[in-house]
Amino acid sequence: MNSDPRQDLITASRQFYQLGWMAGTAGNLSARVDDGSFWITASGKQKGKLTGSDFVRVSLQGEVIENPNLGNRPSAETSIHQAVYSLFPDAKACYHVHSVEAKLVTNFTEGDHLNLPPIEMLKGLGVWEEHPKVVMPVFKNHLDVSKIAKEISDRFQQSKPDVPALLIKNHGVTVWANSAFDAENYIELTEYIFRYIVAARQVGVHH
Ligand SMILES: CSCCC(=O)C(=O)COP(=O)(O)O
Ligand SMILES: [Zn+2]
Repeated sequence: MNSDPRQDLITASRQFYQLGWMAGTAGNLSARVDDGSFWITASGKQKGKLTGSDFVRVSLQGEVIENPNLGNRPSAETSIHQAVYSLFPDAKACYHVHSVEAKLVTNFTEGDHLNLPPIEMLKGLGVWEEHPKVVMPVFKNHLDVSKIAKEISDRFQQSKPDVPALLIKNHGVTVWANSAFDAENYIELTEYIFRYIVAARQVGVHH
């Protein structure tokens, strides 16, 4: 595991910002270090220009344990990262972005999940089936983010998701992975799938 993953987070954030998936201050990225704590983007930072002091290191319980800039507060959505790391102890990175498509597809849901199309890209998310019937969980967007985190914990304690990703209604996508490298990959794959879903609707393709 990387003992200081901030450079990976800076590089990914710049890339996602350039792609329009972390416009302005939107989104937050985190990655764990050896003692189980994690570096997370400080709240309200412009995601195209992060530096090493735009992060806060917090414990799994959410206490700030290292802060390079006293003006920093941890991301307002830190409780979601805490929930993910508690639910999936092998997860080493958790990335959350706000693309237009990630918001749009949450309006195409059935109940509390989005049906994913049976396309090849699912293999990149670990689904190796001939005719996959896979869903991505969708959660309500509460102003009180700790309520979103609690609903994630409650649902995933009951049953684990098909893919390492979740959506928040009209908000964005969150992925988790065993490395920062894989988390970046998962964001790219989920974004591709969301673009595909939107495009398929436009041309009348139904799976
Ligand atoms: C302008 S985005 C609104 C807040 C949000 O959803 C987000 O992802 C960024 O919040 P943070 O506190 O991590 O900057
Ligand atoms: Zn967000």
